[in-house]
Amino acid sequence: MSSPIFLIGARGCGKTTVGELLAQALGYDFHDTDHYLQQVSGQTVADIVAAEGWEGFRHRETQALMAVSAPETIVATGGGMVLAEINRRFMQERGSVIWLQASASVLASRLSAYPQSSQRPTLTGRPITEEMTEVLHQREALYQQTAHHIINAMQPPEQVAAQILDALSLARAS
Ligand SMILES: Nc1ncnc2c1ncn2[C@@H]1O[C@H](COP(=O)(O)OP(=O)(O)O)[C@@H](O)[C@H]1O
Ligand SMILES: O=C(O)C1=C[C@@H](OP(=O)(O)O)[C@@H](O)[C@H](O)C1
Ligand SMILES: [Mg+2]
Repeated sequence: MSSPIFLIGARGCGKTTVGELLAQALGYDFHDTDHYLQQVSGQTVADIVAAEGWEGFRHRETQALMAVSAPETIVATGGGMVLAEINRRFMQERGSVIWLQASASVLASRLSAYPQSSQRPTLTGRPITEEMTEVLHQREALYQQTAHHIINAMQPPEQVAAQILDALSLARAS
Protein backbone atom coordinates (compact mmCIF):
# COMPACT_ATOMS: atom_id res chain seq x y z
CA MET A 1 0.00 0.00 0.00
CA SER A 2 1.50 3.34 -0.92
CA SER A 3 -1.21 5.94 -0.36
CA PRO A 4 -0.33 8.75 2.08
CA ILE A 5 -0.75 8.31 5.82
CA PHE A 6 -2.25 11.33 7.60
CA LEU A 7 -1.69 11.83 11.33
CA ILE A 8 -4.39 13.88 13.04
CA GLY A 9 -5.00 14.88 16.66
CA ALA A 10 -4.66 17.77 19.06
CA ARG A 11 -1.53 19.82 19.68
CA GLY A 12 1.03 17.76 21.56
CA CYS A 13 -0.35 14.32 20.69
CA GLY A 14 2.89 13.55 18.81
CA LYS A 15 1.99 13.89 15.12
CA THR A 16 5.36 15.41 14.20
CA THR A 17 7.43 13.16 16.48
CA VAL A 18 5.69 9.90 15.54
CA GLY A 19 5.43 10.91 11.88
CA GLU A 20 9.21 11.13 11.58
CA LEU A 21 9.61 7.69 13.18
CA LEU A 22 7.02 6.15 10.87
CA ALA A 23 8.64 7.65 7.80
CA GLN A 24 11.99 6.18 8.85
CA ALA A 25 10.47 2.78 9.51
CA LEU A 26 8.73 2.65 6.15
CA GLY A 27 11.26 4.52 4.01
CA TYR A 28 8.49 7.03 3.21
CA ASP A 29 8.87 10.79 2.77
CA PHE A 30 7.84 12.93 5.72
CA HIS A 31 5.98 16.23 5.58
CA ASP A 32 4.57 18.42 8.32
CA THR A 33 2.03 20.95 7.09
CA ASP A 34 3.24 23.64 9.53
CA HIS A 35 6.87 23.15 8.52
CA TYR A 36 5.86 23.27 4.86
CA LEU A 37 4.03 26.57 5.41
CA GLN A 38 7.04 28.00 7.16
CA GLN A 39 9.33 26.90 4.32
CA VAL A 40 7.24 28.35 1.53
CA SER A 41 6.21 31.59 3.27
CA GLY A 42 9.21 32.23 5.52
CA GLN A 43 6.67 32.87 8.31
CA THR A 44 5.90 30.97 11.50
CA VAL A 45 2.34 30.06 12.43
CA ALA A 46 2.38 32.97 14.91
CA ASP A 47 3.52 35.37 12.13
CA ILE A 48 0.72 34.20 9.81
CA VAL A 49 -1.93 34.45 12.52
CA ALA A 50 -0.70 37.92 13.52
CA ALA A 51 -0.89 39.10 9.90
CA GLU A 52 -3.98 37.28 8.62
CA GLY A 53 -5.84 35.91 11.64
CA TRP A 54 -6.73 32.25 12.14
CA GLU A 55 -8.92 32.37 9.04
CA GLY A 56 -5.91 33.20 6.88
CA PHE A 57 -3.90 30.42 8.50
CA ARG A 58 -6.68 27.86 7.98
CA HIS A 59 -6.89 28.76 4.30
CA ARG A 60 -3.15 28.29 3.91
CA GLU A 61 -3.10 24.98 5.78
CA THR A 62 -5.61 23.51 3.32
CA GLN A 63 -3.23 24.47 0.51
CA ALA A 64 -0.32 22.92 2.42
CA LEU A 65 -2.24 19.66 2.94
CA MET A 66 -2.91 19.34 -0.75
CA ALA A 67 0.63 20.30 -1.74
CA VAL A 68 2.41 17.73 0.43
CA SER A 69 0.07 14.76 -0.05
CA ALA A 70 1.66 12.14 -2.28
CA PRO A 71 2.12 8.36 -2.37
CA GLU A 72 4.58 6.90 0.16
CA THR A 73 4.37 10.00 2.33
CA ILE A 74 3.62 10.50 6.01
CA VAL A 75 1.78 13.78 6.58
CA ALA A 76 1.84 15.25 10.09
CA THR A 77 -1.06 17.70 10.07
CA GLY A 78 -1.66 20.64 12.41
CA GLY A 79 -4.15 20.02 15.22
CA GLY A 80 -6.85 22.09 13.53
CA MET A 81 -6.69 20.38 10.13
CA VAL A 82 -9.96 18.54 10.78
CA LEU A 83 -11.93 21.76 11.26
CA ALA A 84 -12.55 22.17 7.51
CA GLU A 85 -14.76 19.63 5.81
CA ILE A 86 -12.73 19.85 2.61
CA ASN A 87 -9.63 18.74 4.55
CA ARG A 88 -11.47 15.88 6.25
CA ARG A 89 -12.83 14.58 2.99
CA PHE A 90 -9.49 14.96 1.19
CA MET A 91 -7.63 12.93 3.83
CA GLN A 92 -10.27 10.22 4.06
CA GLU A 93 -10.44 9.73 0.32
CA ARG A 94 -6.72 10.01 -0.42
CA GLY A 95 -5.14 7.85 2.22
CA SER A 96 -5.19 6.36 5.71
CA VAL A 97 -6.08 8.68 8.55
CA ILE A 98 -4.72 7.96 12.04
CA TRP A 99 -5.95 9.79 15.14
CA LEU A 100 -3.36 9.97 17.91
CA GLN A 101 -5.60 10.15 20.94
CA ALA A 102 -4.48 11.61 24.28
CA SER A 103 -6.15 13.23 27.26
CA ALA A 104 -6.20 16.97 27.88
CA SER A 105 -3.97 16.60 30.93
CA VAL A 106 -1.29 14.63 29.04
CA LEU A 107 -1.39 17.12 26.16
CA ALA A 108 -1.17 20.08 28.53
CA SER A 109 1.78 18.61 30.36
CA ARG A 110 3.71 17.98 27.11
CA LEU A 111 2.90 21.45 25.81
CA SER A 112 3.92 23.13 29.08
CA ALA A 113 7.28 21.37 28.87
CA TYR A 114 7.73 22.25 25.17
CA PRO A 115 5.48 25.18 24.24
CA GLN A 116 6.97 26.12 20.81
CA SER A 117 4.96 29.32 21.01
CA SER A 118 5.92 30.47 17.51
CA GLN A 119 4.16 27.39 16.19
CA ARG A 120 1.39 27.30 18.74
CA PRO A 121 -0.04 30.73 19.50
CA THR A 122 -2.92 30.49 21.94
CA LEU A 123 -6.24 29.32 20.49
CA THR A 124 -8.48 30.50 23.33
CA GLY A 125 -6.40 32.86 25.49
CA ARG A 126 -6.96 30.50 28.43
CA PRO A 127 -4.37 28.61 30.54
CA ILE A 128 -3.07 25.51 28.78
CA THR A 129 -5.03 22.78 30.63
CA GLU A 130 -8.29 24.68 30.15
CA GLU A 131 -7.41 25.37 26.54
CA MET A 132 -6.76 21.70 25.75
CA THR A 133 -9.97 20.63 27.53
CA GLU A 134 -11.95 23.11 25.48
CA VAL A 135 -10.21 22.23 22.20
CA LEU A 136 -10.80 18.49 22.69
CA HIS A 137 -14.43 19.19 23.50
CA GLN A 138 -14.79 21.09 20.22
CA ARG A 139 -12.81 18.70 18.04
CA GLU A 140 -13.00 15.15 19.39
CA ALA A 141 -16.01 14.23 17.27
CA LEU A 142 -14.22 15.53 14.18
CA TYR A 143 -11.07 13.52 14.90
CA GLN A 144 -13.22 10.44 15.48
CA GLN A 145 -15.31 10.77 12.35
CA THR A 146 -12.29 11.43 10.14
CA ALA A 147 -10.03 8.64 11.44
CA HIS A 148 -9.73 5.22 9.87
CA HIS A 149 -7.75 4.10 12.93
CA ILE A 150 -7.53 5.41 16.51
CA ILE A 151 -4.26 4.89 18.38
CA ASN A 152 -3.51 5.49 22.05
CA ALA A 153 -0.83 8.22 21.93
CA MET A 154 -0.14 8.12 25.67
CA GLN A 155 2.72 5.66 25.33
CA PRO A 156 6.30 6.13 24.13
CA PRO A 157 6.61 7.38 20.52
CA GLU A 158 8.22 4.13 19.31
CA GLN A 159 5.25 2.15 20.60
CA VAL A 160 2.79 4.55 19.04
CA ALA A 161 4.57 4.12 15.68
CA ALA A 162 4.60 0.32 16.06
CA GLN A 163 0.87 0.29 16.76
CA ILE A 164 0.20 2.34 13.66
CA LEU A 165 2.20 -0.12 11.57
CA ASP A 166 0.21 -2.99 13.11
CA ALA A 167 -3.09 -1.24 12.47
CA LEU A 168 -2.16 -0.71 8.83
CA SER A 169 -0.51 -4.15 8.52
CA LEU A 170 2.57 -2.35 7.32
CA ALA A 171 5.11 -3.87 9.69
CA ARG A 172 7.99 -5.13 7.61
CA ALA A 173 9.06 -8.73 7.99
CA SER A 174 12.63 -8.70 9.32
N1 LIG B 1 4.35 9.62 22.71
C1 LIG B 1 4.94 10.64 23.36
N2 LIG B 1 5.33 10.52 24.64
C2 LIG B 1 5.91 11.54 25.30
N3 LIG B 1 6.18 12.75 24.75
C3 LIG B 1 5.80 12.93 23.47
C4 LIG B 1 5.17 11.91 22.71
N4 LIG B 1 4.91 12.38 21.47
C5 LIG B 1 5.36 13.65 21.46
N5 LIG B 1 5.90 13.99 22.65
C6 LIG B 1 6.47 15.29 23.02
O1 LIG B 1 5.40 16.23 23.02
C7 LIG B 1 5.79 17.46 22.41
C8 LIG B 1 4.90 17.74 21.20
O2 LIG B 1 5.14 16.73 20.22
P1 LIG B 1 4.83 16.97 18.68
O3 LIG B 1 5.32 15.77 17.94
O4 LIG B 1 5.36 18.30 18.26
O5 LIG B 1 3.23 17.00 18.71
P2 LIG B 1 2.20 17.55 17.62
O6 LIG B 1 2.92 17.61 16.30
O7 LIG B 1 1.09 16.56 17.63
O8 LIG B 1 1.77 18.89 18.14
C9 LIG B 1 7.29 17.28 22.06
O9 LIG B 1 8.05 17.80 23.14
C10 LIG B 1 7.46 15.78 21.97
O10 LIG B 1 8.78 15.40 22.30
O1 LIG C 1 -4.53 22.91 17.07
C1 LIG C 1 -4.39 23.86 16.27
O2 LIG C 1 -5.35 24.54 15.86
C2 LIG C 1 -3.01 24.14 15.76
C3 LIG C 1 -1.99 23.23 15.95
C4 LIG C 1 -0.59 23.47 15.53
O3 LIG C 1 0.02 22.25 15.08
P1 LIG C 1 0.43 21.03 16.07
O4 LIG C 1 -0.83 20.24 16.31
O5 LIG C 1 1.46 20.25 15.30
O6 LIG C 1 0.97 21.63 17.31
C5 LIG C 1 -0.52 24.50 14.40
O7 LIG C 1 -1.00 23.95 13.19
C6 LIG C 1 -1.34 25.72 14.74
O8 LIG C 1 -0.77 26.34 15.87
C7 LIG C 1 -2.81 25.40 15.00
MG1 LIG D 1 3.21 19.10 14.87
